[in-house]
Amino acid sequence: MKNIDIIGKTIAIIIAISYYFFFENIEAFQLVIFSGVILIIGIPHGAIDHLLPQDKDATSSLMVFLVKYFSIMLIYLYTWYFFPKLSLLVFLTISAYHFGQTHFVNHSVTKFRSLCYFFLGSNFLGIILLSDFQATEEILSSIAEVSFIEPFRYLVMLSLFIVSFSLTFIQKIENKSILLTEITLLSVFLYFTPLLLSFGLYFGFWHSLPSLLIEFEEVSRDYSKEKLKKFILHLMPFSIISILGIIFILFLSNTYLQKDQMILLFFILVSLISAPHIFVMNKFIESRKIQN
Ligand SMILES: CC1=C(/C=C/C(C)=C/C=C/C(C)=C/C=O)C(C)(C)CCC1
Repeated sequence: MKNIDIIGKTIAIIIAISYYFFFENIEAFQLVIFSGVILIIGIPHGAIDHLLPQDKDATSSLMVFLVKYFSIMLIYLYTWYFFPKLSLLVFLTISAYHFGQTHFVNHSVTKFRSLCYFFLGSNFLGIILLSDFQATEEILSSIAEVSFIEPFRYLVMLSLFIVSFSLTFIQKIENKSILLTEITLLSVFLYFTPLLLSFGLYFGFWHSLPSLLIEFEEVSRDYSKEKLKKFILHLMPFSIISILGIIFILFLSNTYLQKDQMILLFFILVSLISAPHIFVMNKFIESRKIQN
């Protein structure tokens, strides 16, 4: 399983290098990789939440699970409509926590756990969004004016890096130096990669693929071809529903919205499915650590 993780990260690095050598300034390349990774790995990693164990008193009924899941999505949709800036802030905050948590799925963080997850995720998300600031600004322009951040962006990136590095450094975890090296190299890698490509590669290969691997371990226990096939079949229904739903909404909006607004709408749709997923994964990842 560890091999798949390493193969995924190697593929991400090869894609980024080939971007610099062959496809720089070809926007279609970024868009193809971004959409491909999100459709093939990103969406499916959240499509098996209903099979992951929840806290002790959670009921096992799929119906109750779906009602809770959809209620969170509806409430969040409502807040996006009436309070877009607040919703964006909430999305960035919970995403940062969720992204950071994935880096510690196999480590027990004992000191300032939530802060450690939040700052590590903020470090990566911050670099992705702030290093290609113009692209971020254009996508966000219909809901928020963010140009005031521009003069501070290097200070913000550097501070987030120092805080997240220090919070990881003070933990008593195995292979800490490997993790710290990965944090440093990944930060540099994301800094030099343009927005959609860096988000797609980070989200696909440092977040979704590692999450899929622990989900597979949970659902299937050990590896066999049959189990992998069954796992992929389990991922299919909610992946297909989400992908078709997103494509349908984007298709309908295509005539009214410009490219950057379409990308923003895409992220808003992703945020709707991510909000309940982040809660489910938080319970799953933390309960998994207690058991191990
Ligand atoms: C990249 C990007 C954004 C942030 C996206 C985020 C934060 C995605 C999080 C996804 C999650 C948490 C998925 C679940 O697993 C903005 C600011 C919306 C617009 C500019 C480009």
